[in-house]
Amino acid sequence: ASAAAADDSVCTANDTREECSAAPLDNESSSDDDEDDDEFLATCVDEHDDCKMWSDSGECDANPNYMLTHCRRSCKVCGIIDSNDFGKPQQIPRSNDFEAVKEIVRQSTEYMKRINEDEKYEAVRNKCLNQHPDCSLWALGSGCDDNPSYMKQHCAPACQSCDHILRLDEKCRPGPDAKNAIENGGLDVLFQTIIDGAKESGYDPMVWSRPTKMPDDDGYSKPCEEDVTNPCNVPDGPWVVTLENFISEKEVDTLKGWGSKLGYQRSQAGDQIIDVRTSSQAWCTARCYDDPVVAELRTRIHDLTQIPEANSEYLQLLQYGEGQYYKQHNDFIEKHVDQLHGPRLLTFFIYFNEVEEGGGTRFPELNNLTIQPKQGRVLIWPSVLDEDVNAQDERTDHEALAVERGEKYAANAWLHLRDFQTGFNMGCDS
Ligand SMILES: O=C(O)CCC(=O)C(=O)O
Ligand SMILES: [Fe+2]
Repeated sequence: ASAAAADDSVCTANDTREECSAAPLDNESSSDDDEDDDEFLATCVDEHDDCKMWSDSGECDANPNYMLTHCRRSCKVCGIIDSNDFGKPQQIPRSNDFEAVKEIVRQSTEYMKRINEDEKYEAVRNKCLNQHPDCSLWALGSGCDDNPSYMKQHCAPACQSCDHILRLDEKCRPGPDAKNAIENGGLDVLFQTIIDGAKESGYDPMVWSRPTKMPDDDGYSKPCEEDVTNPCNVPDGPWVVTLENFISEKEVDTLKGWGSKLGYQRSQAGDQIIDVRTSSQAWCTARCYDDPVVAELRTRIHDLTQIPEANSEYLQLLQYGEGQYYKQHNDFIEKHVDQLHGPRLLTFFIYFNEVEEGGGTRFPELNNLTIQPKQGRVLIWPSVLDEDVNAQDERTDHEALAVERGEKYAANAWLHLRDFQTGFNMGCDS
């Protein structure tokens, strides 16, 4: 260990993740610890020249699987890393807890061996994982019972709680009495209800695309000659409807205020930050959700659609700066079909402002129909088919075109086939 003392690419045996940076070695460590020290020192290095730069840009937290293994010094994880096949590599810090954490990892390994041999756990194998590098450390003492809702779900090997995940998985599937907002064949009626209600409330509905089997003699169809850039007839298209003046300036200000208070974060597509989506977002949960202004908006969406309020996801507040976009995608997520809340039936998309240039929502499969942002405008389209409300309607793929000049603020309300909130509150994935 003394040869490494002059090398500032290692940390001392007693460094915590925060402290470990070129600290001097502890020369007084007892000979009992020598073996562990060697193991420790050998692991506490950067294996790549860019480790420091990545660490400075937050990659230790964003990408722990790679970083905590290959950039341990920069991530200041100065302990032994235990890699295994039940989730993220586990950090064993060089602190008084060293032996105790090691013991938890050892017990988890034995436990997971039994779990992996038992068919009963087949459905939850991809969930019964340590989802954080500190699971084993946190599980010390009564950690799993102190914070059971997180620990038993996200640190199941360390807490030996795969049974908990199994029960949760069962509760997170719809039972025989699960109530659907609509049944197969009900989508056309739903849109008719929305359009009629919107007319009555003065939201000036406009139908940009509709199934040919539905009569277009109601006066809401976009006349062909009015806007040559958009199609007047998408042959047998899905429903695409806009409303005007659905939310007021005051509501826009309140929601934008919540967005900045909560902090817009770089959006993800699926669960990854990738270049298909470069905008930022904030979820309107908790105090934002309970804000009376937001509550009134929720009620208004419910009154118009007749879909229960609980079927809605929390509002997702969006912010696009110049050059930001969201490439072609569909809002339908296949794994939702088997979940308590079922698939997203429709997207209720609310624009907060007009954009100086660019920023439209385009439907490539519908002759490039493009709706421009405007304050208070709402764009509604289904993610599923009328004949099968559990199947994706691929025609409603869409993209948010890059904002060319100005900024774009908007919000997604995704309305599901069944109750969204019960599962969300139970900790079911969504
Ligand atoms: O910003 C838009 O126009 C559409 C955004 C979108 O498709 C989404 O957030 O899923
Ligand atoms: Fe979308």
